[in-house]
Amino acid sequence: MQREIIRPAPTPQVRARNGPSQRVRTYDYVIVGGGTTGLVAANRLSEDPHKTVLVIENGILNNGTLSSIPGNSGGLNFEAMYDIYSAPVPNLGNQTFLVTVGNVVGGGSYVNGMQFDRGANADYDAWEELGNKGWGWKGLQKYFLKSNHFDAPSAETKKEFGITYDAKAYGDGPVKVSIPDWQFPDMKKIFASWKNVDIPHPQEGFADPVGVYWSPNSINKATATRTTSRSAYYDPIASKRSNLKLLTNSHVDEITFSTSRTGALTATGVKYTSKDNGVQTHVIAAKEVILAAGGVFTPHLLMVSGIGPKDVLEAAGVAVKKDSPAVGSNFQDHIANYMNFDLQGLATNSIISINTNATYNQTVYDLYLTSKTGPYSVGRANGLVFMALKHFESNYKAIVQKIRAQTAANFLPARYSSNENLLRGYKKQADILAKQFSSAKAAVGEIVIQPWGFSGIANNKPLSRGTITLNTTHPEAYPIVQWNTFQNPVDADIMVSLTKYNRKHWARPELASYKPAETSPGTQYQTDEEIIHGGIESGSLAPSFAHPSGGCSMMPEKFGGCVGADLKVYGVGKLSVIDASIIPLVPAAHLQATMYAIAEKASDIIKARA
Ligand SMILES: Cc1cc2nc3c(=O)[nH]c(=O)nc-3n(C[C@H](O)[C@H](O)[C@H](O)COP(=O)(O)OP(=O)(O)OC[C@H]3O[C@@H](n4cnc5c(N)ncnc54)[C@H](O)[C@@H]3O)c2cc1C
Repeated sequence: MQREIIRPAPTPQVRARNGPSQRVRTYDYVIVGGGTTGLVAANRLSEDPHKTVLVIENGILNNGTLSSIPGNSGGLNFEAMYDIYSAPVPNLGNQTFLVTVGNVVGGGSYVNGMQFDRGANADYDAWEELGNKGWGWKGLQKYFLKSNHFDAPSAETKKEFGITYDAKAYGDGPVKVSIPDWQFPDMKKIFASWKNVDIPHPQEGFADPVGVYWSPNSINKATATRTTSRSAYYDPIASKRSNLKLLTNSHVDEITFSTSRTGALTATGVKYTSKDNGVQTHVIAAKEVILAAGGVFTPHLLMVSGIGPKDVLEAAGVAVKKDSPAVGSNFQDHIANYMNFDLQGLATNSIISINTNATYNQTVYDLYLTSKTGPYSVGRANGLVFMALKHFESNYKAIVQKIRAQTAANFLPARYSSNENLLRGYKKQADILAKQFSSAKAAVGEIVIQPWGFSGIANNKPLSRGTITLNTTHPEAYPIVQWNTFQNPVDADIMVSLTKYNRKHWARPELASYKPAETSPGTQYQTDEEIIHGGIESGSLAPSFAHPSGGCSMMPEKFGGCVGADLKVYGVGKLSVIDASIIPLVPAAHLQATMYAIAEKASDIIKARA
């Protein structure tokens, strides 16, 4: 009989187990998810050639121009995203919404809108205040600097558009960001309409993020293409490090555990299924399993693996390995109102021309291909407004009082009433938010400045909290994402204030020549109730700004936390989380710059314990 030959192990740690036909591979680190944070950790942990790293990513290596060409970033790249929809949102007319998550190597960084900004120092200091030592602005700043690098626009563009910046606010890292040399002509007037508005005008938003400022996109100036976690952290090292392996088109089905005689739970590895051949494989993590599956799928993976709220797991028939009410709780996102104004007299070089004039569209596309300039070389916005509550709501004290007078549990998912840790943690968050709402040090509302009448605004500091739970009949299927938008009425109050403020802004004399006419939600909606109702009717209101976070929050257990400041899942050995689920209180910022910094810091923490 011919004996099966076992091929030489690719690394010293790959070894045969359970007989020659069922080899179980062992890596030092198994990273679940090759998205934004996963690829940062993959790079940093494989810097040591003696450590082996496996990344398992559900999506593929996609090389399409829909992502790489900046001008395409205005729409959604569906082929690189999950097709997951939320549960009906009660206060948004029971509508369901697309849950926007990247399903591709690079994750969110590959499909996002390329805004590159950060929260105020106070936003990160709040994380420290919530019990996470070292996660305040002071502890994070060096990781922002480690991850990014800024390229300025040309002197000519700077002068023509009145662009200000301070390159020193950025670092010398692999994530190349820039304000492109080419700008839509209307950006000049629309940005300038903020000149006389009584809010801060920092020279550089990455240094002082409250106010109105020019802001870069994740575009590599040298190539005029999108920067992703893949282009920044993976492609440059992929062929050079034999100790790093990326598996694509492979879904991690569950985390595997060992249980000691005393009942202590330790992650041993994961089981994943290749979508190429449907075969399930078990890999072992000698040092750690690191979850980087993002703000929606990390809580899901924990739950299908037996770690989550007991009632949720039992309802879905999943054996409970650890009752952890924190998993899928404290779920947050920014709430959006995608307002729109019809404008007259836009420049010939406008987004409207691209959308409506095929000949023009082809001409500027060819221009990009031949000389990397023109409308396709830029994203959709290089101007941001992040305002403190007092900047857009003169009666802000009444809102603060309303928060302070609330019985928190009345405006939260039912699980908070039966879990004093969750409630304690939430009250601490609400207290921090009330303080932020009283000061000018942290933003509450956002307006994205775009060179046309599409005017997205966001309530960046929601008090409502959502949940991620399991599909009870098919727990392995997509999780049930419930944002619970506006469960806390303060969130709707803030959205109404911001909507009115934005309307007033578009009525400013500086913009009069455009004759702005609101089409979404529409001027027929005037009272507070009508504004919310109109947002639902017109479809302008959305529960998400594509920033799902918090479902496995970093906080002490007594605050309903899921991981500690060391990023280890409570009560489980060798299991860490490094993605957007750990954010305990969502900052007023688009999240990618923060995620890069978190992942850099996480990598140092994980390296240090090795
Ligand atoms: C449409 C969109 C627009 C956005 N716009 C902006 C913007 O303009 N600016 C900004 O700063 N931020 C933006 N964001 C947010 C930002 O991109 C995300 O916050 C960030 O990418 C989150 O990083 P992450 O590592 O937590 O998760 P992700 O980057 O989502 O990575 C998670 C990865 O895990 C994989 N995965 C999940 N489950 C499994 C599994 N079971 N097995 C294997 N792999 C799995 C996923 O496929 C994914 O690649 C946007 C996001 C989206 C989706």
